[in-house]
Order: sequence, then structure tokens, then C-alpha cells
Amino acid sequence: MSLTLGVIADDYTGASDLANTLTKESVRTLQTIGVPDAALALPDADAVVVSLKSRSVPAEEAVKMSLAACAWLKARGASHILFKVCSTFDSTDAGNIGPVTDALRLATGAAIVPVTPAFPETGRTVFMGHLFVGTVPLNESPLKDHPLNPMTDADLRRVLARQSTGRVGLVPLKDVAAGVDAIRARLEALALDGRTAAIVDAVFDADLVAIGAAAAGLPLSTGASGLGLGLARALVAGGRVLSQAGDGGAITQGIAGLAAAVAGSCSAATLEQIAVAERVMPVLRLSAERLVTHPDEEVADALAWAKGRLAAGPVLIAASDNPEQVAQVQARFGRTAAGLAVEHGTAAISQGLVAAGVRRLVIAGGETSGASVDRLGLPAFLVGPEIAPGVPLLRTAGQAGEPMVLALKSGNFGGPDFFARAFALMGAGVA
Ligand SMILES: Nc1ncnc2c1ncn2[C@@H]1O[C@H](COP(=O)(O)OP(=O)(O)O)[C@@H](O)[C@H]1O
Ligand SMILES: O=C(O)[C@@H](O)C(=O)COP(=O)(O)O
Repeated sequence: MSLTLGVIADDYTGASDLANTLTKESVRTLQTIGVPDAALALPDADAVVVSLKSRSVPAEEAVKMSLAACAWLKARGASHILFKVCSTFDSTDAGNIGPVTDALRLATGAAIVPVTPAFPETGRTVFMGHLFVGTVPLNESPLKDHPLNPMTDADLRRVLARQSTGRVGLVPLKDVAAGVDAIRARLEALALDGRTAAIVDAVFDADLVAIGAAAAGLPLSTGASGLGLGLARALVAGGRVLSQAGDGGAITQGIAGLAAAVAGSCSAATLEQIAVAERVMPVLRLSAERLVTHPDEEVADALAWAKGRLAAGPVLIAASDNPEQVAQVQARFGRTAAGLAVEHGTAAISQGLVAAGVRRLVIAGGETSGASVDRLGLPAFLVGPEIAPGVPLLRTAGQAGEPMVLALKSGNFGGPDFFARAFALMGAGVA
């Protein structure tokens, strides 16, 4: 397999979001879980998105995992590496976007790295280096209350500089609007001035197309799905990838089995989606406290609840809670310990659901998805049609046993009826 584009994604929902964007742009794309085993037979692809669970681990670990993924992708011919981060730049001052970008820059020999999390389709735009979520700056959006990476500063130059060893510059919208040559010229000038990364403004998809054209000529970029769109357009236009329309129908072919959803995202979008799901399907609310103090009992009770209902249609099991409740649990047990306990619990529930015959599984939340997919030991995914912007259907690939169809929903993505829509596309409608 000879690749053109190699993507290193810092979480699994982000990886499927990016894989979705590339697939929509007709780039043959495969999503792997971690660096694939040498023995794993992979179909041909022009882009591989390696999914890591590296967003919230210590920076040294994130760097090590990302360098291994970079080496694997480069050994297979990838001429450009995109480090896929969250469109809301989820990270703390201790990392990991800065340290990983710095390490990949050295590994790829890049002089400067364009960085933009803009994803206009989902309302993420960057102006004068400041990230907006819809109509408000990042620090006024619900991301200020994220359980693991609360985002309290919208100035991405500052955010990235606090995490980086290098100096951070800006490619302002004025240059982006002037087109690819102006972007290249600004990046070169910033590199000459000793900047190692530059936040690039982008408000519309057209901005990202110009940024993608400039970035495709460099070894490395850091960004979200908007940058993926720009890179894909540049690679297709330059004849560097074999453009191929997807075969959406094949994704769900031959998959019957039961259907269920597991949620661990506490985003405002997911909380609303769970409330809406309660009107059309059975929903069980887990106790985060009990997942910390009596995990086996809470998991067993949840599985018993589900097994009594699955035959009648999809069910949803959610640990998700509002910021006040999450803060209480974190105050009692610590942020990391509470997060990990809930992830372990929801992963055990996913595993129990699959053991009970679930073959159509929706998981809400990036860390939550990572923990569940790891527990299920799934090595790779083929990418199917989109349920909502940034959320595709995925079909398992490369694993022994029966295939499954999954959706890994980024916490912030999807409309209020997301769960019902996902099950309908999976062929497991709700009442
Ligand atoms: N009720 C809860 N109390 C405390 N932490 C929780 C609760 N529910 C979920 N979590 C944790 O919050 C984090 C949510 O992150 P994630 O799954 O990445 O969602 P998102 O996609 O919204 O970022 C996970 O670590 C999860 O285990
Ligand atoms: O870019 C995005 O917003 C998403 O692809 C993403 O990274 C999702 O992360 P979570 O919200 O933690 O699922």
C-alpha cells in the first residue's frame, strides 16, 4: 500500500470525523485503531487515519505514540502528515497539541507548521488567531466546562505557545483571502523570523481550500476536519490521489444483530440528544459515583437492564451528566480518576452489549469511544455515509468474527435527534 496522506488523530471520534471528510471528498480512506499490526491485511487506500487515544494522556506518552504512527505512515509513502486535533482545540497547558506538533515537526523536517482547527460546517472558525464556536469565543462556549480539557482561552497563539517549545505566529485572514501564494509567502516569512508554528485564520470552506493547497506542499500540518477538506481538494486536484466515489450501501450490508448506544460525553449537545432519545427509546442513566465505588455492580445492573429490552429495539445507556454533577463527582474522586472510572465502566458495558448480540453500536464521546473500541479489540474501520456533519457510519475491518457497524460521535456533534437518526441509518429504526 502506498499512501499519499497520513493522518495521526488524537482521539477516535476525531479520527472518524476526519476520515468522513476525506471520504466525502472521494479520497480512498481507511481508519485504523493505533498503528496496525504487521499481520493486518489492509485494503488499498490513499489516506490512512491512525486513531490514537492521546488527547488526554501525559505529553511524553502522546509524543511517543504519535512518532510511532508518523514512522509507520511515512514508511508507507505518506508525503504529508496531518496531526488531527479537536476543532475546539481540546488540550491543557501541559499539552498535547504543542508537544506533539513540535515532535512531528522534527520528525518530518518541517520548518514551520500551519495550525488551524477551523471547521466551518460545524461552526468552528478562526479569526485573528481566536477560535469561535458558533457565535461565541471558545472560552464562552460550553467547552469551558469540558470534564477533561476545559478551554478558557480563545487566543490560540497563546494556547499553543504555552504548550510549545517554539514561537507561534499568525497567518491572518487577509493573507488567506489573498490565496495560496500569499499564505505560502506569509508562512515562509514567519519561518525566517524563527516561528515554528502559525495559527492560520479560516472562516469559510474556501479559506480552507487555499490553506490546504499551501499545506499540501509542506511535510506537516495540524488541524481538524476543515483542514482535511482543504488537503483532500488539493490532493485530488493535483492528481496525487485516486478519486473514488464511496459505496455507502456496502457498509451496513449483512449486519443484522441488536442495536444499542453508550454515552460518556457530557457536552451540551450530547445532553440534549439523550433527553430527546428518552422520548423514543429506553434510556438508562448510570451513576458515575457508583461506577467509581462499585463498578462491577453498576456494570452488571446496566447489562441486566439492557438484556431485558434489546430484543424490542435500540437502547441507550448514559453516564453523561450536567457540569454541576460532574464537578461534584470530580471534587470527590479527582478529575482523572472519575473520568477513567467512567470510561472503564462504559467500555465494560459496550463489551457486555456485544457479548449479548449487539452488532450496531453508537458511542458518544471521544475518550468514551476510545475506551470502548480498545476493549472490543477492533483494529480498523471502513468509512460509510454520514449521519451528521463529522459523524460517519463505520464498518469493522480486519478483525476475526462477525462484522459490526458503529458510529463514534464526537461529544459536540449531531442534531437533537442524533441517536434515532444513527439507528435508522444502521437499519435499526426506533418507534
Ligand atoms: N457523570 C460523569 N461524571 C464525571 N465524569 C464523567 C461523567 N460522565 C462521563 N464522564 C467522563 O467525561 C469524559 C468525557 O469525555 P469524552 O468521552 O471525550 O466526551 P467529549 O466527546 O464530549 O469530549 C470521559 O472521560 C468520561 O468518562
Ligand atoms: O474536530 C472535532 O471537533 C472532532 O473531530 C473531535 O476531535 C471530537 O472530539 P470529542 O468531542 O472529544 O469527541
